[in-house]
Parts: sequence; C-alpha cells; structure tokens
Amino acid sequence: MKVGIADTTFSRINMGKIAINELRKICSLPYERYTVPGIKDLPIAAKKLIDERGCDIVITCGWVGATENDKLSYIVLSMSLQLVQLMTGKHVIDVTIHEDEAEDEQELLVVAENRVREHVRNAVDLLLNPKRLERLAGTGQRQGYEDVGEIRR
Ligand SMILES: Cc1nc2c(=O)[nH]c(=O)nc-2n(C[C@H](O)[C@H](O)[C@H](O)CO)c1C
Repeated sequence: MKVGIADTTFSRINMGKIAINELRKICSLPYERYTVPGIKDLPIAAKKLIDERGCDIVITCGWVGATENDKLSYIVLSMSLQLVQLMTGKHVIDVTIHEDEAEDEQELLVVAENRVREHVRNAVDLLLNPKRLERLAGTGQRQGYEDVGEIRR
C-alpha cells in the first residue's frame, strides 16, 4: 500500500513536509509526493499519483486565498476531487486551509499543522484501521480546531 501526498507552491506553509513527517511518525507506509503550483492543479496531481505512481489513497494539501476568485478556485478544486475519487475508486482526502479562517498568521499556522496531521491519521486509518473511524462516528471530530463533541440526549 502507498500514500500519495500532493501540495502546492501557492501555500504559505509547507503542508507536504508536515504530512510526510506525520506519516513517518504513525506508520511505515511508503509515500509519493507531488508538488504543483496551486489548488486547481491538485486534481490531476491526485489522479497521476493514483494512476501512474500506484497510490492507494491521496492527501491533497491546498491553501485558499481570501479573495472571491480564490474561493471560486476552491469550488473548482472541491468538485474535481470528487470526480477523481469517483473515477478512480480511491479516497482523496482534501486538506484545505482558508487564509481567512483564523484571526492571525500564527493561529493559521497551528490550524494548518493540526489539520494536516489529523487528516494524515484519517487517511492511514481509512487504509489500515477503518474500525477506529467507526468508533469515532458521531463524536464531532474536527481537524485543525478542537473537536466539538457529540450532542447528548
Ligand atoms: C485565483 C487563484 N487562487 C488560488 C488559491 O487560492 N490557491 C491556490 O493554490 N491556487 C490558486 N490559483 C492558482 C491555480 O490553483 C492554479 O495553480 C493555476 O491556475 C495554474 O493552473 C488561482 C488562480
């Protein structure tokens, strides 16, 4: 089994490097990294990681700017990653940081690092330990910010 990691030069944090660091911490799965200019290049990067480099799951690391155009680009990315998954039958975990989602750059850094690391864990669990995800169903898991917990009766 092999994990694909796709990231961008547009991002202001080296999300691909963080993803590789976390992957090496939690498992011994081999990986392939593919860096592209920006989020709209991530769908083809994911498909090539699956089709040409034999990856069984892909984590895409994207950074969305704060302008309207940036947000429209994210919708294109998001729809396209759904298509890649349906075309290939493989999971593509979309790790996205929205530049305007945090109060300041330092908070953005923390959220980005947490989100990457937590989704790497999700991707590994999807491949190797799906029962862990089942145990967490309905518990309000979040990636980046704190988990919000389940609604109690
Ligand atoms: C408007 C825009 N916004 C973003 C963004 O918020 N994040 C990002 O990673 N890339 C953006 N890009 C660039 C495209 O994703 C892509 O890299 C170029 O159109 C080249 O294919 C564009 C064109």
